[in-house]
Amino acid sequence: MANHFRSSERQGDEGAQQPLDSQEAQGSEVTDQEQANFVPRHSAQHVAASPAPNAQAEPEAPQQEQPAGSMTVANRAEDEITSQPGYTSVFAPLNDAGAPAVSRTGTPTITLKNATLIYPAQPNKPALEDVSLDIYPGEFVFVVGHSGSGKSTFLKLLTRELRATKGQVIVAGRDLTKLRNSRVPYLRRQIGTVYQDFKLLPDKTVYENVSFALECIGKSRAVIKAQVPEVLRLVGLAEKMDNYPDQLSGGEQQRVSVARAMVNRPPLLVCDEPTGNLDPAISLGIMKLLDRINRTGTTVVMATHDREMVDSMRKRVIALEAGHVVRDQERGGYGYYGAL
Ligand SMILES: Nc1ncnc2c1ncn2[C@@H]1O[C@H](COP(=O)(O)OP(=O)(O)OP(=O)(O)O)[C@@H](O)[C@H]1O
Repeated sequence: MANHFRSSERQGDEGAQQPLDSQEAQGSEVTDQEQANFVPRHSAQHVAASPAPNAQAEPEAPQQEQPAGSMTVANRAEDEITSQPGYTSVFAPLNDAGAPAVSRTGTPTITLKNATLIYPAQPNKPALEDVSLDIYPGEFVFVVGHSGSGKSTFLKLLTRELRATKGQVIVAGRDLTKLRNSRVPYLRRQIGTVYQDFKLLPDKTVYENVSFALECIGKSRAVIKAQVPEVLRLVGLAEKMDNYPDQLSGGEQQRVSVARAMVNRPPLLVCDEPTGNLDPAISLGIMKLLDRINRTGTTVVMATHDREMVDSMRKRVIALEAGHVVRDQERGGYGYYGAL
């Protein structure tokens, strides 16, 4: 069954509810200019103005993000650090107006056109088949469905862990089916990822786990020194930056992984079951954090089985069934998709 859910065709509130890179495509490098198009529009220097949340408390979603213009400089030393080239406050709104950019005009962050993914081990059963959809800058999208319906496969197409067998996957204007393998690291710099199993480096402290993400993309020590404590304050872990992952609770470890995913302010966050291993109260803290990040303009795409969370947040819901989109709903609920 073909699925063609353009944004204009999505259901409203009342609605029902490779294989790893096998070929090196030509002519699809991400140029510096193209990369510049992909980085946050609000890329000038910013200084954290929001009050840091209590270090031990679960971070609270603020009612409203501070407009960039209201930010203040704490002191001269901090000013020197934060005015370094390449410094971007994690509190800085990605969109110019400081409001969520969910108008769904302009270029989508993500477009799938008749995308199909067939694993070699299951040649007669596509994990995703003929999926077409658009996700616009600033959207928060839940991807739901039974176990095995294709959620993780969908997310892996976005990060180019998998290359679509047929059709197109376009992320920030780049056709990932043609993107050279050598350019994939540049794509990944623009996508924060959060997984159910955290994927923290066990022999690095909380601080080092987060700073490593910035070191890998060549940020200066001064920028790292400014940005890492800031993001750790945001996730409520300022007091634990010298701890190792095995000295943290599951919720704390996931907050480190969220901090790592967002520390360089990627315009897109891809989350695969980020609360899957956490109890409900801790999950709520993580979701508030992700919601807060989304309010600054970051596009969030999240696969989840968390019915309660999806029902309470009333975001866009894309439901998959056997590799097909069976529902694409504004401010939707979880629907009848259980964790089977
Ligand atoms: N590496 C692989 N090789 C062959 N088949 C695979 C592979 N990975 C996933 N599949 C199959 O592809 C289909 C979709 O799997 P996927 O992991 O995307 O589902 P999911 O919705 O994320 O499931 P879950 O909720 O359990 O994580 C399933 O039928 C699965 O068995």
